[in-house]
Amino acid sequence: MQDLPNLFLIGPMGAGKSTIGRLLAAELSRRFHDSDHVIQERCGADIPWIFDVEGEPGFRLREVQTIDELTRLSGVVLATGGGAVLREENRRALRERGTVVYLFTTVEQQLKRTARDKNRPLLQRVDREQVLNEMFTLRDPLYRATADVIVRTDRRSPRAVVSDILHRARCLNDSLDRLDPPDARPFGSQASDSKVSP
Ligand SMILES: Nc1ncnc2c1ncn2[C@@H]1O[C@H](COP(=O)(O)OP(=O)(O)O)[C@@H](O)[C@H]1O
Ligand SMILES: O=C(O)C1=C[C@@H](OP(=O)(O)O)[C@@H](O)[C@H](O)C1
Ligand SMILES: [Mg+2]
Repeated sequence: MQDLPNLFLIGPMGAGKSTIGRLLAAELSRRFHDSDHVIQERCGADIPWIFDVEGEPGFRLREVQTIDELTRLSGVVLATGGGAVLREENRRALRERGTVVYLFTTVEQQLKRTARDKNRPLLQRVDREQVLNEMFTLRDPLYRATADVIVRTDRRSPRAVVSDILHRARCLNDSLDRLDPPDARPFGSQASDSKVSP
């Protein structure tokens, strides 16, 4: 069977990975997966429960297994969780098996978009702004090292972000337009050292 290109979304909490991933998949007539949703379905429990009972290490182990499995599919749009890039095996799987889009946003926007959220255990604290700033310092270099393209999502509607991703991704590899041609190169088949900076 012909491999179809994959599109993987990375970035911090509230960047819009889950929202934009679903829209993007519909636009491309691709299947959509969200690693957090798959983890919850498999476990039969929500993310706060997993963090409570198994701690963050337990969640990260489930995340590695899930991302390994989902990145082996073809022709999918995958939204990852914000901490997926913390593990080298996730970064490698994402880089090697698809085109990776870093959805960038500011801490200010993250605070607004996650303000009333109860499903992100790492943000259930009073010093959320400090936590998000520390995460940015640690994770932004990892997102950049993993991504093929970086797309801003602050001050733009999800629809505008989807258009931008499609435009930028097509500049990297035009196989996105041809869903099942006999000679299609996997969308993310460029070497990892060809990842571009913003
Ligand atoms: N471009 C955007 N502009 C405004 N709000 C957005 C945008 N993208 C996502 N949101 C909102 O932000 C919240 C978090 O989005 P979500 O897709 O869950 O982010 P992530 O999966 O990256 O953590 C949701 O309420 C969503 O509707
Ligand atoms: O940044 C993180 O470490 C996390 C992000 C969450 O996903 P979203 O980025 O979709 O909110 C979820 O995986 C979990 O709460 C941990
Ligand atoms: Mg999400």
